[in-house]
Amino acid sequence: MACIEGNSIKIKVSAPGKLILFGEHSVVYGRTALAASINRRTSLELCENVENRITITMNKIDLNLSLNFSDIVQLVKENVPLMENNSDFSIKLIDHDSFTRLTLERISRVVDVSNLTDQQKSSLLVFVFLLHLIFHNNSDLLQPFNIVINSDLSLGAGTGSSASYCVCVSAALLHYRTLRTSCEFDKTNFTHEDYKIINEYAYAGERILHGKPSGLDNTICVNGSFVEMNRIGPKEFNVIENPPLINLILINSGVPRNTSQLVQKVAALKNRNPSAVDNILNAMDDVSKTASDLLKKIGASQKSCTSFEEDFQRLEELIVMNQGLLYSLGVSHRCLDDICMICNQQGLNAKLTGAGGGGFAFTVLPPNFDQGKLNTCLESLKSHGYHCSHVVLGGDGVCIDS
Ligand SMILES: Nc1ncnc2c1ncn2[C@@H]1O[C@H](COP(=O)(O)OP(=O)(O)OP(=O)(O)O)[C@@H](O)[C@H]1O
Ligand SMILES: C[C@@](O)(CCO)CC(=O)[O-]
Repeated sequence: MACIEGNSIKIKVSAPGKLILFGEHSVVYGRTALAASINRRTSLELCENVENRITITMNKIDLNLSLNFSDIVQLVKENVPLMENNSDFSIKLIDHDSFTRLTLERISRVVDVSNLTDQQKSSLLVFVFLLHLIFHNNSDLLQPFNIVINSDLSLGAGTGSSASYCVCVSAALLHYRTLRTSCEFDKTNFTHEDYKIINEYAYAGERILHGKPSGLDNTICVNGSFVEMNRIGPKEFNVIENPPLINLILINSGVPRNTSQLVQKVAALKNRNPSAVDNILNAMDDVSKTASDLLKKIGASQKSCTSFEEDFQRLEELIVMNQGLLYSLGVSHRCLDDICMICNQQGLNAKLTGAGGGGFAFTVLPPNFDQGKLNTCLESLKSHGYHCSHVVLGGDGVCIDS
């Protein structure tokens, strides 16, 4: 529930990161993917102030800005370019590329961007872009405020820090606008209708950071739980009922990489070898669909306490196949291959997650897995410089914390 201190609105929202179990990259081309939220979150606190300024603190990227409030109100009132022949204002009709360019120009009028890193500039651009869109027709509702953004997620490593960031900003600004218009101060949760709107705005933010993303990352960060996505299916995504309890270890290769460059790398490979790459993508689709059926079965059998060891073995087989297919698309990395090999030496199976090229891999622990072998595997990964951590899959999506 939002709180009011004096006459000032204060809200806090948070959104989880995500882990793609199957189908990264192929999902960009309309194939099936399976992902889950993880128990690491980004949070955003917004608190109105009386100082006539908007202050922005993004701790993960060392960004601290204090902007003149009237400059921002002026900026938000400026035109938003729409696609041809449309006069209605709606997020679906915005000419995204022109609006991104214009927003960048407008930002440089109110902030000295020459001192900012590219990363700070991109995150600020997303924030101002979303603020502009959300308050464009309601600029009189804006009041000076401070925002502070924190995150438990590693940036640029495959666990959806960018989507989690875009979801938080969209959710906080949309919720703030609602409070300024309808004073729903007793609202404690977002509705499914809110989820849909937050997702649309978050996707627009992700487009700035990622070019042409599939929308899987923001969808999972909004909805939480386990999500199966197939963009060309009748329904874009399904939240999986009876999600399985999976013991999963995240392994950080420590190799930095850039999601949009890796997506472009696959696009270039596909351009040069359309038929071969299509066959790889189709195989990935098959693997994801089979994995999705298996995960639903594992979830159900866990509940009824029947044996699921065999299903687990099949799941591991699919992990190995998916990693092989990603390797053939050129998005693995020497360190990711090394991680898979170290896990395999102890009877575990691993694959990269997210865009690849570095970042995280994961391995799942089969039921009753030998503790000694696990310890040996973790020691070996550590001695090669790979950091391991346990994550819980499938928690809450975006929510109002206070
Ligand atoms: N907490 C945050 N505060 C501000 N900006 C953030 C935050 N988290 C992410 N970002 C923005 O998102 C960018 C990271 O996006 P990128 O796609 O490279 O990584 P990722 O989302 O962690 O990986 P993947 O898309 O493979 O899951 C950062 O460079 C930054 O611009
Ligand atoms: C590589 C990719 O499939 C996942 C990035 O987390 C890109 C996307 O879905 O937009």
